[in-house]
Amino acid sequence: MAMIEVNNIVKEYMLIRKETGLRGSIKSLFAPKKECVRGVDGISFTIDKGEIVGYIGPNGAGKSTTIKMLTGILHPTSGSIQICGISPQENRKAVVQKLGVVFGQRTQLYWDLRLGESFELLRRIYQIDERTYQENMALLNVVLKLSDFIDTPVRQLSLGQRMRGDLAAAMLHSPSVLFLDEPTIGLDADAKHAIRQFIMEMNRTKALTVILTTHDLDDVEQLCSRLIIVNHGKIVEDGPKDELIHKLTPKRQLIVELQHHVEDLTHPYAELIKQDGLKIWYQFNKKSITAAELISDLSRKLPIQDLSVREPDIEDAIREVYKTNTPLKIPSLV
Ligand SMILES: Nc1ncnc2c1ncn2[C@@H]1O[C@H](COP(=O)(O)OP(=O)(O)OP(=O)(O)O)[C@@H](O)[C@H]1O
Repeated sequence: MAMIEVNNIVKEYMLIRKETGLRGSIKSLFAPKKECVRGVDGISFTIDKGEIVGYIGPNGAGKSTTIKMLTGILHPTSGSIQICGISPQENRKAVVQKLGVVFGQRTQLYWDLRLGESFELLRRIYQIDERTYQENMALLNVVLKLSDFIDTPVRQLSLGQRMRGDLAAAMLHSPSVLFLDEPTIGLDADAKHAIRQFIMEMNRTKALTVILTTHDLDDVEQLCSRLIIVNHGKIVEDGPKDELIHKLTPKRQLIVELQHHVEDLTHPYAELIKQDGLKIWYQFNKKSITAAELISDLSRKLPIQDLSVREPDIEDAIREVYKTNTPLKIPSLV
């Protein structure tokens, strides 16, 4: 069942380009030169119930603009969006009931209230009935261990505690879809682990649909089964994470440590990419030769002391995407 349907959305921002110098400033004042920038440039996707999708891309790719349109904060210049069959542009109030949103850099809690009082206030804002509220609080308390700091004023919470509070706040009204924008930014390893465990638990027990934007590739690795990669306002890849890694980075590395120096280190199917003393890095395409064949060939000609094979990871795949996707648009002057 499709929870989110996005059809060819575009968001154009109008910028005023200031000219340099006093003359330029005066000219800009009377005849401003406007520039149209496409933050999002024709994006379409469908996300089913229970999916955890990583929406990733470099700075300025259009991630926040997309999320703001999905949550109804921004209106697309063109295109359409449906969340649980409702358009955030036509009926924001109804959509907000279906959504939980967490921004790692901002909080929706109230600085001057205790954490528990913040939740009470949100209960009233979202008009959550007493039974649902109590049930959700009980579950969230167990998973996020809120009772340790439920009576602490929000401004005195550590970042990790505040993030746990924010996640609980986003889940109080039982949303079907959760948007997470950099949910683990600035957190230590334990706090990151707790947040990721929580997301997985909510996804498993409530079939929660999650869209995650993050620059933390460990978040992506541990949480997401599907990736949508954007660059310059367009989708450049969309598919299962493992398939994408496989497709984008068919190359593996073989790292070999020799017992002593040897002149000829070449192999017809392996590229020597780095050497540090007796340690050598080969790169090879798994379609051309298997690791077993390469190891067997090299051990016949080289005095190998130790070796390891390094599989490409998500970071390699994403680096590959960013490398091959040069800017696509030239801003138009209006
Ligand atoms: N309010 C705005 N006015 C003008 N241009 C904007 C505005 N917000 C975003 N943009 C432009 O739209 C493009 C997409 O920005 P967006 O913030 O969506 O990227 P992002 O992928 O979220 O980046 P980051 O990872 O840095 O948060 C950028 O070129 C940005 O400069």
